[in-house]
Amino acid sequence: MWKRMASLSPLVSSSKSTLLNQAAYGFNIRKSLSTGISTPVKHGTMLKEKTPFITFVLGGPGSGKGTQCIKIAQTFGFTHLSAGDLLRREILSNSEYGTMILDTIKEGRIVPSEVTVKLIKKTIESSDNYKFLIDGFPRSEENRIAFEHIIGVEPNVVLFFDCPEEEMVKRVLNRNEGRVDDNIDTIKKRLKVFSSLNLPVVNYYSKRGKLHTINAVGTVDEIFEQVRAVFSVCEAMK
Ligand SMILES: Nc1ncnc2c1ncn2[C@@H]1O[C@H](COP(=O)(O)OP(=O)(O)OP(=O)(O)O)[C@@H](O)[C@H]1O
Ligand SMILES: Nc1ccn([C@@H]2O[C@H](COP(=O)(O)O)[C@@H](O)[C@H]2O)c(=O)n1
Ligand SMILES: [Mg+2]
Repeated sequence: MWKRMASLSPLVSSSKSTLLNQAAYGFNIRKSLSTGISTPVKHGTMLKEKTPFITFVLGGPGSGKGTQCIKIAQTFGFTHLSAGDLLRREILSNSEYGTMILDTIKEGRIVPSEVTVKLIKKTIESSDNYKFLIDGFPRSEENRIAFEHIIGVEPNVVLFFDCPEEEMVKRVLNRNEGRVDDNIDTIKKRLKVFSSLNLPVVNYYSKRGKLHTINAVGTVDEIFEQVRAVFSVCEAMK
């Protein structure tokens, strides 16, 4: 929490980042960020001592990735990194990439992998945890390959929240967090990107036997029971 509030402080002093931030979030900045990194981040050496346990969390817009990640992190002690939240935070931080990221998110397109992977790497390196849930990543084959090259590891588990388009659209339009991409035009674009760029990644991990498909229709608790079953059998995490 300390780190999260600290990262918001440039908002107060920079009119550029304030404008970008307002454009990205509307009036609900802190609420949107609440699905960000759920474990306090400290400088640590855990990664050097213990092999990281990486879970990629995939699914279309509004399929419930963030909602379930919060529960997984609480129940199984993961650090939750949402790629989308890292990018939105980058917009707030007066980064040289802020405008580009905002425009890309508004259009529902994918930010260049190097930018996203560097943000993920920085967060992993600054954590003393070794179990990471990487939510909304990889969104494309380019994302996946960049992660393998830059981070140098493959995921242990890949979750895929499988949800009908109609349900995803309904959830996103009801989300009410002031996100700049929660409107029908951007959702349509995001759904196209999901089919053309995200699904090949889902298929890739399916072929490699790493994919766990979760039926994302039902109550949050019903869906979490399916997720729990996946992690309960992961002896390596204990
Ligand atoms: N099982 C569920 N039933 C009904 N609503 C849900 C369910 N799970 C999540 N939601 C709601 O749907 C909306 C989208 O959920 P969430 O933000 O977790 O999706 P997401 O996959 O992270 O989406 P995005 O990719 O756009 O970030 C939220 O308002 C959330 O409260
Ligand atoms: N790997 C990623 C993840 C996200 N984006 C961009 O952020 C938008 C919002 O992502 P959510 O996971 O919070 O829905 C997404 O539509 C992309 O524009 C990305 O580029 N790469
Ligand atoms: Mg999300």
